[in-house]
Parts: sequence; C-alpha cells; structure tokens
Amino acid sequence: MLDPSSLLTPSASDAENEQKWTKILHKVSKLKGDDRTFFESMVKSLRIDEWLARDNQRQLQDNRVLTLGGGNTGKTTLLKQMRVLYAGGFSSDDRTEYKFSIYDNVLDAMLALIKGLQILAIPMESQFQSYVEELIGFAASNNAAPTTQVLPHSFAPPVIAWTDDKFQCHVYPLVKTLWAFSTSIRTCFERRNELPFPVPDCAIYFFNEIDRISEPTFTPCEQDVIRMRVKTLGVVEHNFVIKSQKWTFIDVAGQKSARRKWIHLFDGVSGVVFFVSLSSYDETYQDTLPATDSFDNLDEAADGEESPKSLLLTDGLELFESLLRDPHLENVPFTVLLNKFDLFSTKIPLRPLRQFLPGYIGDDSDVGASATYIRNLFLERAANVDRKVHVELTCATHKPTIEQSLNAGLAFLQEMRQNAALTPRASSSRSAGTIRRGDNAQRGSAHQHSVGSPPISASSSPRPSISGPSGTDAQQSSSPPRWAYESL
Ligand SMILES: Nc1nc2c(ncn2[C@@H]2O[C@H](COP(=O)(O)OP(=O)(O)OP(=O)(O)O)[C@@H](O)[C@H]2O)c(=O)[nH]1
Ligand SMILES: [Mg+2]
Repeated sequence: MLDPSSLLTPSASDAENEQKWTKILHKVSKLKGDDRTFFESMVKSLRIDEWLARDNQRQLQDNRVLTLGGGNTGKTTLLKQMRVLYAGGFSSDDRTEYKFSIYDNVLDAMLALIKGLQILAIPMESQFQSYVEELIGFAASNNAAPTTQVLPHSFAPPVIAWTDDKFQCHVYPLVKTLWAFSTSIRTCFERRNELPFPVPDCAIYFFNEIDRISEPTFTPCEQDVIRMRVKTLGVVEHNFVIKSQKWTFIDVAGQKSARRKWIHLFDGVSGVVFFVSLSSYDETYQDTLPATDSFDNLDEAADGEESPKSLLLTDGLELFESLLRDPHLENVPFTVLLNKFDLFSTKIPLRPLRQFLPGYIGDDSDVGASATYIRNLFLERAANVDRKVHVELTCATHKPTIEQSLNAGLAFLQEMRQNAALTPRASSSRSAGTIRRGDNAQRGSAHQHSVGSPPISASSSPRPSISGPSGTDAQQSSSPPRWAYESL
C-alpha cells in the first residue's frame, strides 16, 4: 500500500519534483478500484497545493516595490537614502556630478521667488532692483533651452550650461545678498504656498549653505545630495540587499501627466510605498514636467496645468484611493509614508490646518493632532475600499527617521504577503490579478475544493493599522513624535 506521507516529501528543484510526482503517479496507476480513485484525487490535490506553495515562495523572494505618489513628495529622496543605507552611499565622484544640479536648484529657487514678487504684488526694494535684473539677465543669456523663456507667465526654470565660474561670479553674490538682506524676498518665501508654481523645498537649505557651495573646492556632501531636487523622468529601477533579502525598488515621475504610464508597472509588483507630502496641505500648484521631459507626448504635460486647482494633499488622497481601487493592485499591500513632517511642523503654527481642511477641529497649533487628522483621512480612504494599510509619519531627509519608517513599512508589506501566501484563496487571486490571469478560475476552484479551508484575503480586515514612526500608536496621542523637533 502507498504511504500518503511519502507524497509530501519536499524536493529541491522543479526537475526533482517532477520526477517525484512521476514515480508516485506510476505507483498509483498500479492500484485498483477505490484505492486507485482515492490516491488519484489525493495526488491531484497535493500537486495543486504544492504548486501554489512553490509559486508563493517564488513571489515572496521577489520583492518588487513601486514607489508611487505625487510629484515632489520624496520618492527619489527615499531611494537616495536607501543607497546611503544599503549600497555604500555616494562616492566623491558621484557627488561631484550633482554639483551643477545644486547650482540649478539655487538659481531656480531665487528666480521663482523673484517671479513670485510680481504675482503676489510685493514691491522689490529699490536698492535690490539691479540685483534682480542682473540675475534675470544672467539666466536669459545663459539659457540653453530654446523653448523655455526665463520668467514667462508662469515660471519655467532656465537650462544653464554651468561652469563653476558662472555660479561663483554671477549667481553667488546676487543670491547671497537677496536672501540675506531683501525683506521682499523673505516675505515672498513665507507666502510661497500662494504661488501657482513650486519654490523648491531645498531652497532654504541651499541658500543657507551658499558660502560653502560657492567655494572653488566645493564637493557636495551626502546631505546636499539628499536635499537636491531633480524631477524624475521615466522609470528608474534600484536594487538593494536588505538583511540578506533582495529588493527592487521602482521610482517613477509623480506629476499628473506621468501617472497614466504607471499602469505598465503594476504587473508582478509585491508592494507599494505610497508617498504624500504632509506639508502640501496648503499648496495648490500643479507640478508639471519640464518641456524637456523624456515622454513622447508633451501635450500630456499640459494636462496638469489645465486641471482645476485643488489642494495637493487632496490630490494625494484621491490618487491613493484610485490606486487602492485599481484591479491590478487588488492584492498588493500598501505602506503610506506621510513625508516632510519637518516642514509640516514649522508650517502648522503659521498656517493652521483648519484654514485648508475645515473638517479639522483640533487645536490650531497642535502639530501632532494635525498630522493625526491627515493620517486618519488616508486610513478612512483605505477603509472605504476595505483595505488594510500601514501609515508612517516621516521625514525623508533625516536618515534615522526614514530608516525607521522604511523598516516598519517594509515589515508590513512582507507580513501582508506572507499572510496572503499562507492563505490559499488569497494567493490564487493574487496570481490572477498579476501573473497568470488565465489560470486563476480553474486553479482557485480546484484548490478550494481539495483543501476545503475558508477563504481569507489580504483585505479581510476592514480595520486599518495605525502605528507611529517609533512603533507607538500615534493616533492616541496629540503630541508630535519625539523626532519632530530634532534639528533636521
Ligand atoms: N525638508 C524636507 N524636504 C524633503 C523631504 N523629503 C523630500 N524632500 C525634498 O523634496 C524635494 C523633492 O523630493 P523628490 O524625492 O525629488 O520628490 P519625488 O517624489 O521623487 O518627485 P518627482 O520625481 O517629481 O515625482 C527634494 O528637494 C528633497 O530633498 C522631507 O522630509 N523634508
Ligand atoms: Mg523623483
């Protein structure tokens, strides 16, 4: 008589496994009557179980994470931090390559503020008028992009063919003086949320570092590289080994016009890290791709500009829910990183959340309660679609904080996948949504029949998970996390 336990012996490879089943089927074929019927159906059922288990195992080893979210929310900053944490960081040569992007950031930020003066009708002090004209003149005469004017109706940053000399002689003295002494420029900076285009978040960091940046020996440091803003164009894959596991992270452009291309990346994804800029609660501009972007249809870039103005945070909420509802991501776990907590905590006392989100009824100056309110908006969206998600408050420019948030976020993604893998129904429906769509109905039903276990899916818990960046339940507390006031 055949021993049923021998059917469960695990095999090392697919080929060995096939051999095992061939031998077993050969033995079964020699049985007679009820015995043969019994063992044939058992073998069939066990082969399906084993196939699914091996498929799940393969999927678990393949950690493919998409970083999604609006433009300027911090997706690429996370990947830069991961490079520092898990891939040896940036060599001196790598950092030197970024020098001209930092020059770009400094010039773009000051030109955006100068344009902002016009839009907000803030008069420029007469003693600085010549500085402004000189800076605009420099940008116009060095603009290498034939289609971009400097300071047209909106703000299109110029494309400069940099040399160190150009920055040190023509930009540094002007920007340094304007930032240090012009009250109008400072007022415009304070009111930058009212502008129809972004003033880069890194502006204040680089303005404050301008003496160092303009030194002849300047080589960007790690924090300069983290702070530097370069819009992502297209799709960039990054591979990391974290605690002996391989991870592939896929970085995309977050602007509205680029989002329709995301769908091509959904197949085979094992998790999504969704980014939101907390500090965008008072911003409405549309961050569009530059005219030099690599996408084929530039008309798409205009779409973003034409769409009606809404708070960027609301845009993030809508985007989040629409991704959760996307059938291709039906069984893909999500971690949400509510980023830029440092900027948020300095903004809230000046511009309380209630002015922009009237549903907030907490204390105007309570940064923790304000952040918790936004966190709950995301959790409600997840609950609307019966999805369990993990939400972290974070600050991507601060290495220890983002490392902690990332660890918690990835642990959640893995836990959700493992739960799904242990659950027959969930695993077969995951495959249906991604890799082997056509096989699903047959395999799913055969498996349920043979195993008879109750179906549980990754979305079975309607209650979202809530945990703070330090693993505490931040929803219960209105005090900001302890790292919120660290010098970032
Ligand atoms: N102060 C502060 N700045 C941040 C934080 N996270 C990101 N930034 C800055 O925000 C800017 C934009 O960040 P990116 O990572 O390029 O944004 P992105 O989501 O990749 O944007 P796209 O590529 O356009 O989709 C950079 O200058 C970052 O240094 C944060 O937590 N705090
Ligand atoms: Mg990016």
